[in-house]
Amino acid sequence: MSSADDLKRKAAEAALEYVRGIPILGIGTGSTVNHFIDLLADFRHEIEGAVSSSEASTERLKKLGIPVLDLNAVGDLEVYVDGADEINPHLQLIKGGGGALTREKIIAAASRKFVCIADEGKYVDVLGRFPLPIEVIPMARSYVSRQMVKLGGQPQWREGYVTDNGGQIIDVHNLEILKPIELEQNINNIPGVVTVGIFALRPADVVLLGTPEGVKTLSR
Ligand SMILES: O=C(CO)[C@H](O)[C@H](O)COP(=O)(O)O
Repeated sequence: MSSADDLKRKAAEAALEYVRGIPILGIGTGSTVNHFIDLLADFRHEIEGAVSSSEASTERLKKLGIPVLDLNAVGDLEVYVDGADEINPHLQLIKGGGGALTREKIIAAASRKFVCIADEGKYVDVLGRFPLPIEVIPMARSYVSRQMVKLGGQPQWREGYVTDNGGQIIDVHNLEILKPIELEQNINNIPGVVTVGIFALRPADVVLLGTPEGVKTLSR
């Protein structure tokens, strides 16, 4: 039987064909992306650099000798490779389990193709089983939490965790996200919210799902 980590690695391997020959890559965050970064090491001579979504990925890229570039200096990207916490049949996602959702959303928006890599356990019919992460400005944490209760969720402060942007994270449990685009817009409009971890306005373009039978490709 394959472990979730084996399936993550399979998905990461399958993503390599989407990035070969592309000099500047967008790189996400998480254990699946860590496999992808490690696999990139063999092709580092082909890569001019990467725009990274977190300090953790930046460190890993640099260790392998892949230069990390500032998004401001490179313009739009050809391709962004990142993981997800949940994926629905429209390739809309929940992200932010690793806390890097804000930079991830920026890079996804600035990329022509978003290739999402994940193990099959992330695939769901309806988003919301995974607690929805929201990055907030620290002084707004309680206010935003109260708004989440009004929306039917149960917010939980990720206590002690500080994002790379100096923000805090609220994880909202028990939301059944039937209208992801609407909910993404509504939550993003609450004062104090930096980013909500729903990626529906800009979903993935391709999902590579690691399964014991091989990698399944889903595309829009
Ligand atoms: O959104 C993320 C980080 O903010 C990750 O992509 C997500 O949490 C999936 O992580 P993993 O690959 O470790 O399962």
